[in-house]
Amino acid sequence: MPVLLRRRPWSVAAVAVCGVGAALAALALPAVLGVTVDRLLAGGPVPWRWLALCALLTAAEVALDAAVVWCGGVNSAVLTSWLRRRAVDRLLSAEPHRAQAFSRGDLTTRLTTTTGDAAGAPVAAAGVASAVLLPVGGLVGIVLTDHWTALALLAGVPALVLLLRVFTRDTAAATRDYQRVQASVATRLAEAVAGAATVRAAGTARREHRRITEPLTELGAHGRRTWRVYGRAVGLSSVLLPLLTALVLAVGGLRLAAGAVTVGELVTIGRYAALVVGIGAVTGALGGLARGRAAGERLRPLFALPVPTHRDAALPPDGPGTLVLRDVGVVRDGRRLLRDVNLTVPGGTCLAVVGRSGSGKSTLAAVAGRLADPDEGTVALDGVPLPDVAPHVLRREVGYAFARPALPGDTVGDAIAFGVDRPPPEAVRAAAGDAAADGFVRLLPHGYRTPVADAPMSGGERQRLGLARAFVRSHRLLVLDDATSALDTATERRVWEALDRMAGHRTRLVVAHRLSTAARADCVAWLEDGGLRAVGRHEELWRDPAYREVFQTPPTAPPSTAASASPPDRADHTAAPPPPAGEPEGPPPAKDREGAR
Ligand SMILES: Nc1ncnc2c1ncn2[C@@H]1O[C@H](COP(=O)(O)OP(=O)(O)OP(=O)(O)O)[C@@H](O)[C@H]1O
Repeated sequence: MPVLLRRRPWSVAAVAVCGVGAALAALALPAVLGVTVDRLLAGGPVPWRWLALCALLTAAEVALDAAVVWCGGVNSAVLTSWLRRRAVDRLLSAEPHRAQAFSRGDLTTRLTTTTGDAAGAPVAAAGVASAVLLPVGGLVGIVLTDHWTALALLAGVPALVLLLRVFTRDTAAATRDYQRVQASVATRLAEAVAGAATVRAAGTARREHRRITEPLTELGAHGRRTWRVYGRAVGLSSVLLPLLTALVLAVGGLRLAAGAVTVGELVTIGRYAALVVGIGAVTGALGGLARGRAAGERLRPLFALPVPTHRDAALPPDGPGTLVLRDVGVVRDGRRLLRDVNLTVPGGTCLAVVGRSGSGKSTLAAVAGRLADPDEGTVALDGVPLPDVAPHVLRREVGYAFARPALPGDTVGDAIAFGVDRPPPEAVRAAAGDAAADGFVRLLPHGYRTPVADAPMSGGERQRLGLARAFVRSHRLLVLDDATSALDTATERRVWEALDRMAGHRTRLVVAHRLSTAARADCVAWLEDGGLRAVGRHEELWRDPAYREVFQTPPTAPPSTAASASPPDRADHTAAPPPPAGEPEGPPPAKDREGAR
């Protein structure tokens, strides 16, 4: 909350000042009203000045209350929007794997209702001052008017304070639990929508429906608990408050009969008593504050996401795109995903990263272009450590394509152009051509101007758009993380032809499970359990049955020939330069069922 208060101090101060002003007007009114009544009862000329003062105070209270509502509403809306923008910035600036720790549904709840509740906290806090001023001022007013009636009122104050304390504590707990369960419903719903095809294929729609709605019982319990807290407060106050008012008026009436107070003073006492016992404003403000604090707690993990720091170095202008990983290690949740990776990819060459599922290929691809930082070791591009490179330079010089690309932007053309700068339309079309996407995009109703939402696409077509986006800029390093997995063999070959045309001037790091990819690359990095088992040309590695098993091809040689497999070592593995023209040595292409050259 201090951050929010610092964000719009004047606006929050205006709410507090207007609130206090309205409370002061409300506190002055009973005294002025009392004098006016006494003057009217005394006969004589009509006390116009006092009547005018009553009208003025009433108008001031109404106007200032309206200002509180308007100013408070604007303040909360602006702070909500600021909080949401900041939370989204934080999420998108953090390493993707950290942001992915939050489920979509949970994030949706945190970024919508939770931010709204948190943003309301400063206004609620500003409102507490004026809400408390009314009963305290009312009590002081009664003390100043008549001590005995004040003593009668004071007898009930401890009960009022206890009521407020219990209300604040219970509201905070109930709100926190309600928000937590609400997020879990949203999470389950988002999962089911994302996996609708799986749910349908598995015939588990009914079970899924039960799973999504299961927390509703608990949600309902917390909702009822919140209403019980409010109900108890209202119930107790509706008994306590009239009793207290009646007590004060009874004592005041006795004091009037004894001639100790005037009729006007009794009116004043009655109005002040109403202010003292009218704790609705206090409970409302405290409730808002409690909700805001609970929401602030839920937002804390989002704002605690670490954001990688950058320096502002450039890359050498004519650098070939040499990628060097030194002693790279990655540990997540206490698990070692990469260890002692030493690898040099010469500029302009193509490195295939292969290995069994879960061996760490995507993790290696992520650290290669600084989507994630390694926990140990360094990664450098053309001699410059990646954390030193300015973010816009890094994103211009390193391109990525993924297995399941997101397609942001209004149109298909926008989705391809998406990036740090806007490439010209002819570059977009050329990149789409290289990614074998131009053909199907042209067949869309409005070609490249077709809205993405109006262009139903297969997994392979989406992948081709993702590849086009990676091809559209002249990155010196291109990382394809399983980005051709959904392409048919012929289409994949066309994409590879484009990748081959980049040889010598763009470095390519290609994560793949296909034999054809390994066979086409200049060099292969074979990962096993997060470590480099071997680095070499596919033809050399092929002699190792364990390597062949990575592609689930049965061994074709007796186990004794496996001696050529490199043991895990700490040596620097340098990817071999591109092979000379002609047929590579090694396994016969016939073994490659997927069309290796
Ligand atoms: N954020 C994370 N926290 C903990 N473990 C993780 C995290 N991300 C990935 N892993 C684990 O790290 C291992 C390597 O993951 P990675 O995605 O790099 O493998 P991969 O070789 O690309 O697998 P695949 O071929 O199936 O895509 C996996 O076992 C995965 O479960």
